[in-house]
Amino acid sequence: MDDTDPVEFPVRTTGLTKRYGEITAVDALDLAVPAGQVYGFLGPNGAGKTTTLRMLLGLVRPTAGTVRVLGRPPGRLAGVGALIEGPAFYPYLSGRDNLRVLARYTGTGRARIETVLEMVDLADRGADRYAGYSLGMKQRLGVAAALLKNPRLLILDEPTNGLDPAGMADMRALVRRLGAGGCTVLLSSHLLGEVQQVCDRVAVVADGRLVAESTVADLRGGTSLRVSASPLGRAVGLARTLLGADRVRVVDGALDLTVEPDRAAWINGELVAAGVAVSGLRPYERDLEQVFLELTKGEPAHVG
Ligand SMILES: Nc1ncnc2c1ncn2[C@@H]1O[C@H](COP(=O)(O)OP(=O)(O)OP(=O)(O)O)[C@@H](O)[C@H]1O
Repeated sequence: MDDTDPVEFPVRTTGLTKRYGEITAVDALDLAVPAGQVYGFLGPNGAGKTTTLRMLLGLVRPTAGTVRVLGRPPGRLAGVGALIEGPAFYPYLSGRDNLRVLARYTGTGRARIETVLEMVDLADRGADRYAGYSLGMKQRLGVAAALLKNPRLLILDEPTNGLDPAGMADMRALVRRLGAGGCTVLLSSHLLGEVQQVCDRVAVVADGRLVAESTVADLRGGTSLRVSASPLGRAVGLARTLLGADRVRVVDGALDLTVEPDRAAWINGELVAAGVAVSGLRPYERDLEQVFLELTKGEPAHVG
């Protein structure tokens, strides 16, 4: 695949860097967001997510590096919708009238307003005042506004921030629907559980740097085998010979082997034949939160 092709990769950054005095908020970031996916941009608070998204939208000027959004330099926003920081609406106007005000600026027809209200599940509350909306409804109206121009790329900065569990679930469902409809969605979050539930791929950032980029399943690293064996030293040596050193770790006094679970009987047979007593052997799924903690070096992770 050609990752410079704007059709296949609507967002592409190379060496993207932003410094604020001594602080390097974003550090030589290379991103390629594939078309038609819900792409998670995951990292702890202060990792540089908002700064990156603001650079994509032309709101912050990079110190170094390049940005291409739909093949163009940032700031040319045709085809791009965004919800970054809280949406600004008139409190005493209805949701629908707020969208009408915005539609006037963008030359969007009335029919589209009804379509986006439907899309964000606010059609039956469109006549109500914005001030009376729940936080979740306000956020969804923000997404509706971002969808007015029927964008090919939607950029959402922490769309579930501050929402209660029901509001979060509604927003996740909305993002999934948008992804299923073919829109490319780039979504930032510090909530691992959220990204895990809605995203196809994920980029993990810490201290402004990209520390991982993969599918959620690959990030987890598949399953491994946990083997309780004695004497442990001999078991480790044999396992290394059989599998290679990089597939063998010792965790909590047990062997942690990176192998498919269906090799369990073979491993067991080899260990026993070599005089190692095996007292336990079970498949073990790596905890994504643990992976996130390792990648971001101990920053607290939240499973939302
Ligand atoms: N305008 C600014 N001036 C100075 N420093 C800034 C500015 N904007 C961001 N920073 C710093 O850059 C770093 C990255 O901030 P950024 O807001 O991009 O992170 P984030 O991952 O979006 O975190 P959060 O989820 O808390 O918003 C932080 O150390 C922040 O203090």
